[in-house]
Amino acid sequence: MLEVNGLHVSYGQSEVIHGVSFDMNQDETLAIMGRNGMGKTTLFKALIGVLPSGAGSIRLDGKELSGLPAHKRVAAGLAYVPQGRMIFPNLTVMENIESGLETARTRKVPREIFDLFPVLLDMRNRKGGNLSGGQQQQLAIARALVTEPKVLLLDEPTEGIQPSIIKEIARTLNDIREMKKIAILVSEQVLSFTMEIADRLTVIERGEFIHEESRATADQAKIASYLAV
Ligand SMILES: Nc1ncnc2c1ncn2[C@@H]1O[C@H](COP(=O)(O)OP(=O)(O)OP(=O)(O)O)[C@@H](O)[C@H]1O
Repeated sequence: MLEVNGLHVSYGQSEVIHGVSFDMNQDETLAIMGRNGMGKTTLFKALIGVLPSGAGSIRLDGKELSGLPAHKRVAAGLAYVPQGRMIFPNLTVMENIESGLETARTRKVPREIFDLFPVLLDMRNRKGGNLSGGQQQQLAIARALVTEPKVLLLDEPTEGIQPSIIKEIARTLNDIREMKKIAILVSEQVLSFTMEIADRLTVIERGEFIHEESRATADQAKIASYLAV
């Protein structure tokens, strides 16, 4: 359902993503693993449309998305949880979630959001900035989910999150997939996390995919060697 073909992304004259291709099925989780600076964030920004891409195509259920502005890609079914979460610290939890509704088909926060994240219901009147890192990550995921996406993109969701909470985020993503049957594309450096959620793991190095394995048969030592500095 998501098909990316020969995608190139540049900053000015400097090309950072050199013709990346991959496919995802509905209800599948794909992890893109790579060290700092290998191009994960650049790829995600180009997929959601906050950075323009050059040659190549991004198709969702056959519809070409490259060239469309970000809000049209969201309307088509992509949702994005950026690196660093980027929640609004001075808005309440509820206001943060509602900010995702601008491009949503409905005007009301779906009840199931609070089934997935009960802590956000308890904290709905608190300022986003007063939440812990893990709670802010839940909030950023909740905000993305209100648009009822077909594909959820998460850029390094475990960054700056303590290990016990990382396990919770893995559980949440597995619950989301179970409940919503959506595709989840995640960029990461933490292999133990992606081994809990991903069906396939692919390694990005200097803007190219260089290695792919399914979780069932993954050679973890090999993947870890690509992630070692
Ligand atoms: N605004 C920019 N202008 C020019 N080059 C950039 C810009 N942002 C990133 N780059 C370069 O693009 C390359 C890929 O960076 P990117 O942020 O996509 O990597 P990453 O894998 O997401 O790493 P990190 O985990 O550190 O964010 C790096 O060489 C980086 O220096």
